[in-house]
Amino acid sequence: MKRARIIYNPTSGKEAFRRELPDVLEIFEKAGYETSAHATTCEGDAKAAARLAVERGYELVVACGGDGTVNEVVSGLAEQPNRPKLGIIPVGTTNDLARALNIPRNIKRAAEIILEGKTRKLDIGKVNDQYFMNIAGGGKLTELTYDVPSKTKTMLGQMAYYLKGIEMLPSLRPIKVEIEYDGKWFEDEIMLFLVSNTNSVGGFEKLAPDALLDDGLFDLVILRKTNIAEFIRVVSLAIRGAHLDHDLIFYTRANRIKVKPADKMQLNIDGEYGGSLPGEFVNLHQHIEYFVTDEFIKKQDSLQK
Ligand SMILES: Nc1ncnc2c1ncn2[C@@H]1O[C@H](COP(=O)(O)OP(=O)(O)OP(=O)(O)O)[C@@H](O)[C@H]1O
Repeated sequence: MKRARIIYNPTSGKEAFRRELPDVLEIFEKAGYETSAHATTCEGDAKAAARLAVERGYELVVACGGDGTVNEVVSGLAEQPNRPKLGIIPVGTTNDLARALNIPRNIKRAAEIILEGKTRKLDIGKVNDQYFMNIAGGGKLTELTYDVPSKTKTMLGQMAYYLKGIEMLPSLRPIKVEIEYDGKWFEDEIMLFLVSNTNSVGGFEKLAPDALLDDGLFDLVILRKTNIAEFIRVVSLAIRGAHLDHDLIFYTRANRIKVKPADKMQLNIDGEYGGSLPGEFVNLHQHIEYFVTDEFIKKQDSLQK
């Protein structure tokens, strides 16, 4: 008999998952999976639970939570040689990966998508022994994502970032960096850099508009030193995805990116604080097999053409 392990964060989002757990268990049982669930108790628990699920030979692991929980589950699977397929039921405040995979927030629908069985092997990123699915970066403004409280994010969505961003503008300062990407060099004073795997980042869906999730490459977007007025102009272009040709933007694709700042620069990983740079970002090609929607498959196929 096939076995499924549901790893859920009972505190994610509006704490809705716990109520729906019996229905989700029933959906998986009916589909022929002997199904059990683990409620995470603290930070790091989802990672340990995922690792244990691999050791115990589950065929299917389902992560239920926001990006924080999915990140932990992916991190738990990533080091294992025989990785089970991963389903996602998005019940968090930010669900950037689910959004990138076109998985809806409806819990039962998300469970059905897993049972429809369409999967894709997708890239993940690794930097300084930490994994990310969506994006990593450095520079003052990337701190935005963890400075905006979850509640504000839920209520105001993208607007929350703008408001916080405006508040942070006066503290923006350029930092000199050396970046080595696939054997090539970049050296300049920059405001921020982003290493992107998906195109869905904290509500900005067009930062790296053509990012493919299975090509083994990151999209590297760098904003060079600038003043506040010009900065605001580039950000407003970025909202429309029209920033990549701008003179202040350096944009390329790479599999391996080493970043060495001349001054203190924080590392941001999937919207969370991830320690300090320097760091080496490595794209692990098609490392995790996710259940995805038809919509996602169509989107990826059309980008590939
Ligand atoms: N029982 C628990 N109590 C408190 N925190 C927990 C518990 N279980 C897991 N966590 C932590 O909660 C963090 C946030 O979880 P998750 O991303 O799923 O929720 P969220 O509502 O989407 O929050 P956000 O999007 O703001 O990060 C996880 O990174 C995990 O470390």
